[in-house]
Amino acid sequence: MDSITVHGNGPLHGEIPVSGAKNSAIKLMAASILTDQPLRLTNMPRLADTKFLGRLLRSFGVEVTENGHGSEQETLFHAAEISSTFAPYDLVRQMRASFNVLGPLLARTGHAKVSLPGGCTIGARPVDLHIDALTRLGASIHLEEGYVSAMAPGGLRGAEIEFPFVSVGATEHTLMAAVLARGTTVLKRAAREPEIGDLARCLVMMGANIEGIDTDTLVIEGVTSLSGGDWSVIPDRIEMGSYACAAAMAGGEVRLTRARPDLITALTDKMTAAGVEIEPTDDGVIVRRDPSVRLRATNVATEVYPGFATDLQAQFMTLMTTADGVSVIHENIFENRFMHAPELARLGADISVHAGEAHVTGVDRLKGAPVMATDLRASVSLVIAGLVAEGETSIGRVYHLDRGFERLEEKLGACGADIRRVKGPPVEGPDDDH
Ligand SMILES: CC(=O)N[C@H]1[C@@H](OP(=O)(O)OP(=O)(O)OC[C@H]2O[C@@H](n3ccc(=O)[nH]c3=O)[C@H](O)[C@@H]2O)O[C@H](CO)[C@@H](O)[C@@H]1O
Ligand SMILES: C=C(OP(=O)(O)O)C(=O)O
Repeated sequence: MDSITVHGNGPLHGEIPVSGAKNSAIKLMAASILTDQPLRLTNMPRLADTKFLGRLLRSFGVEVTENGHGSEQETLFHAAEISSTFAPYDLVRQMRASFNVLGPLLARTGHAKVSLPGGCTIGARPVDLHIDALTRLGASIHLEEGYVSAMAPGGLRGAEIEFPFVSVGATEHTLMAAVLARGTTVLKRAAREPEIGDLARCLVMMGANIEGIDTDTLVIEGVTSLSGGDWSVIPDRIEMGSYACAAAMAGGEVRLTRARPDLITALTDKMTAAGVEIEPTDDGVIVRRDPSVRLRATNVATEVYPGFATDLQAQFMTLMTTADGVSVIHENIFENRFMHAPELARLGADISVHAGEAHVTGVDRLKGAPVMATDLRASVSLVIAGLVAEGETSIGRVYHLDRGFERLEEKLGACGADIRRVKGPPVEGPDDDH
């Protein structure tokens, strides 16, 4: 199991290219099941999550071919025939999004058996909304021994579905099933995250009929088949926001390229309020901060898009650990997403957590220590803290980090960070303690 070692060594200077979005890529990959034609995804991140989902797709008979390096990375998915519709526990437990193959398998073949999902243990994370929505589309669903068995021998049929609250996963999942359903589906209180817009636009490119993209009401007119095509994955707003926080924490000047800052104004507005300079450029932003001036404590509350993303909460909390004053951070999406707080405390941060609210009292400095990555975004928040902590910070269980950040050491190292990976025995991916 690898670990990452960081020595706090002052400001960052340089350029970081932002990769394609994990949370878009993994849903687009699942969409490749919907067609017997090849779907080529460009700007594909190479991550543990895309690797594991690729393995799952291969087990259904999908051909998966990776090509190119760096900004040229692409993957071709060809589901000419689906030879299996069974997604075993061992492949699904590794990452939550693999559950989202259920809808596409069902829409394409009329049946599927998929294990209940795993994913980061940041809350209970049930899938009742997914199951209710697929049932409304005409699927007959049974839960047995940790598996969801779904049948729709005569095909799915359109329905009007109003989600009781906003769910990114349930919106994407139902959308993928509805594009091949008979008739019209209306999804109300749909999530509007940019990765859902990316998925919907790709489906339209493949021949789907979807209106209301980027709004909270999606109207889908089912079609009998979809074609393939080429699609470029949108830039990863969470990766961009994480490096913006890294630059703001260490100080200096970092240019983030191939990015979409318009997708994370909720973060950049808060960073500006805290005293970070954010300058838009043609293809991203420059993040600038004078390290001799302390940031101002700033409050945030996580919300559905376009609010402050839960996936950036840990990184912003790290930024506040050395700010001047007390910041209050509300986590409104997940009930257990402050696991980074005790780890940051090991570096000297002063954080108290009460239910969904954390109070961060800024300290003068952090000091390096061994810490443990507890989930994907928590792990990058510890790397960010390590950039300024005196001495050595060693972060264990970085397989969490590898799920969502490609070449992190290389990208931060190119800006002057003293960061290196210490190789350990290989792990197959996020494990049972995930
Ligand atoms: C709204 C939101 O910000 N969603 C985040 C969520 O997406 P993800 O798709 O994982 O989660 P959802 O958006 O579905 O979950 C939102 C909330 O609804 C609950 N829920 C969800 C589905 C369901 O069937 N029943 C149910 O009760 C969840 O437990 C959670 O409290 O985690 C991802 C990974 O961190 C983030 O990228 C998404 O931004
Ligand atoms: C927690 C995440 O992923 P997952 O939903 O797969 O656990 C994430 O992307 O931050």
